[in-house]
Amino acid sequence: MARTSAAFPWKNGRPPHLPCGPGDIAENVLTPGDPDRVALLADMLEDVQDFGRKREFAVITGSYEGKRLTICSTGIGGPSTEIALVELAMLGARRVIRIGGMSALVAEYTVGSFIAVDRAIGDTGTAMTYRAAGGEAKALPQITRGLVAAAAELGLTCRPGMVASTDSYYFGQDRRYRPLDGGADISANFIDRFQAQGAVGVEMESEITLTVGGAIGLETGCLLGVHGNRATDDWLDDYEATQRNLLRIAGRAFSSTKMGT
Ligand SMILES: O=P(O)(O)O[C@H]1O[C@H](CO)[C@@H](O)[C@H]1O
Ligand SMILES: O=c1cc[nH]c(=O)[nH]1
Repeated sequence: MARTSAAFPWKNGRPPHLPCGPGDIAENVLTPGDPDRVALLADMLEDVQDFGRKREFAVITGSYEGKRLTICSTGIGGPSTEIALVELAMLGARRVIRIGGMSALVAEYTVGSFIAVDRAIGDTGTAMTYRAAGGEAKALPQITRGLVAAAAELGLTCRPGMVASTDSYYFGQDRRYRPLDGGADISANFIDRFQAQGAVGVEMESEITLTVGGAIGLETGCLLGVHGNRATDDWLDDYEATQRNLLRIAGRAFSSTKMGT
């Protein structure tokens, strides 16, 4: 039996993490964080092939407005997002748009609206690792413009903007740790600092998607739905409609001739 290489543990063209093989992945890919959103969005595609799920990675390929499209979840944060992007690229992905949720840092960016990320900050560990390979946390401008234009065509509010990505949902986003015994409240004013740097939102995968994607030659962008607003403390309890609109906007942008083949 052929020996598996530790340096490259793929077998018969199949990667160690994504539940897919040669020919399964479209050139255009959407990457939500949550694997359940892959199932949620499946009924919006035609001719769907469901490749199942391994760990946090659920993958389907189908077509949307006549174009072949893969949806692959990344899980939360940097390390699993890097694995998804590298394995997707090696299976044939060329263009990846992260679709997901964020909390806005500006009162006017109300829950249910959308941001097309043009740049991300945050110094997440995975992004810092990939800076050594030349990655930069910038979206391809045609993708950001395509997303804004597609949203306008659909009558939805989508603004371009810079977001901050964090490696931590609680401390790193100034969410209070509330110990049962009423002990110390820890906070480091990360949100104030992100606002001062000009970020309009906070989430956990955009900096990684743009930096890793750039370093390995993918065309990348990120489209985020405003699930919460830290300036007004609003929170969207039911974000199914927002998630479906993320696919409508990004799918329409992929169909646009201005955004590549
Ligand atoms: O809506 P998704 O894509 O899951 O993304 C956001 O939600 C998760 C935190 O609840 C993080 O992954 C964050 O980036
Ligand atoms: O507040 C939020 C909302 C979505 N995703 C995050 O990481 N933080």
